[in-house]
Amino acid sequence: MTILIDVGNTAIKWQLREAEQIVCTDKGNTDELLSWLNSLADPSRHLVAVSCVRDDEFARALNDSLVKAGFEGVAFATSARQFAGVTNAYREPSSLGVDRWLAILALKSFGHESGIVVDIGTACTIDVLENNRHMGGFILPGPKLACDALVANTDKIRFVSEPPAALAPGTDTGGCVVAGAWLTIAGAIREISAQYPQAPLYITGGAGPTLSDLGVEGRLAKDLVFDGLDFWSNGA
Ligand SMILES: Nc1ncnc2c1ncn2[C@@H]1O[C@H](COP(=O)(O)OP(=O)(O)OP(=O)(O)O)[C@@H](O)[C@H]1O
Ligand SMILES: CC(C)(CO)[C@@H](O)C(=O)NCCC(=O)O
Ligand SMILES: [K+]
Repeated sequence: MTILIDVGNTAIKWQLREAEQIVCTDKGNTDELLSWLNSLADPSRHLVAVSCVRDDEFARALNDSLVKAGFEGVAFATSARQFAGVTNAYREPSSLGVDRWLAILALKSFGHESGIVVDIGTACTIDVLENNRHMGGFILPGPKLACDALVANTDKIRFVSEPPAALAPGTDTGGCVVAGAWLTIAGAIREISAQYPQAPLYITGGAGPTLSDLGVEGRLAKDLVFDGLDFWSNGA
């Protein structure tokens, strides 16, 4: 069986797959991941593939914990110049966030040679694949981060409870900030998809369902990073 681990900036997600079937999936912090890993019998028979966007120190510590827990085949995915016929737009391919690279590879694994990936979590990334070429992408603050940045850098942008996600004009401070954050993202997606009208657009990440509820059109994918990681770990 394959253990897939997606270390994001806020949460860690993990999944156990057997022959493409998801056996279990969960999210939490490092301790919760480690206690789940330690609950698995016979660790050496599992392959482990990791997508990690945190720093090298975190990755090293996670690798050490995995080895200590008895896992043998541990592989950390990296962004490469090319994989499975898909080329990376970055001049320095390894500096493209590995979660972005894996989400693009997920499209390839679904049989697409072109497409747009929106991954909305702590940050919101939008990446374009055209004829097996990653054309590059966009990094925006995620909705919560955008709101937090406004509060942190002003005196009077303050609200007690965060209003629900919306795209309509706000009528109080909180409503304006929240609508501004979501409209920035929804508008960017609309603008980019208008430039690539033929490309299927996928939405993934923790805030993906909210974006979809707001009427942003796209195929909602539960976790493209896992699909890409599974594809990557099978060597394409
Ligand atoms: N239902 C939701 N509606 C709005 N925002 C959400 C929702 N669920 C999660 N989020 C936001 O998404 C972020 C979490 O996203 P995700 O679950 O993809 O994890 P993450 O680790 O932050 O992702 P990343 O891989 O981008 O670091 C948090 O900032 C949270 O505020
Ligand atoms: C942009 C994030 C934070 C999104 O999770 C991640 O992909 C990352 O840390 N990327 C490195 C910078 C880059 O992609 O150019
Ligand atoms: K992610």
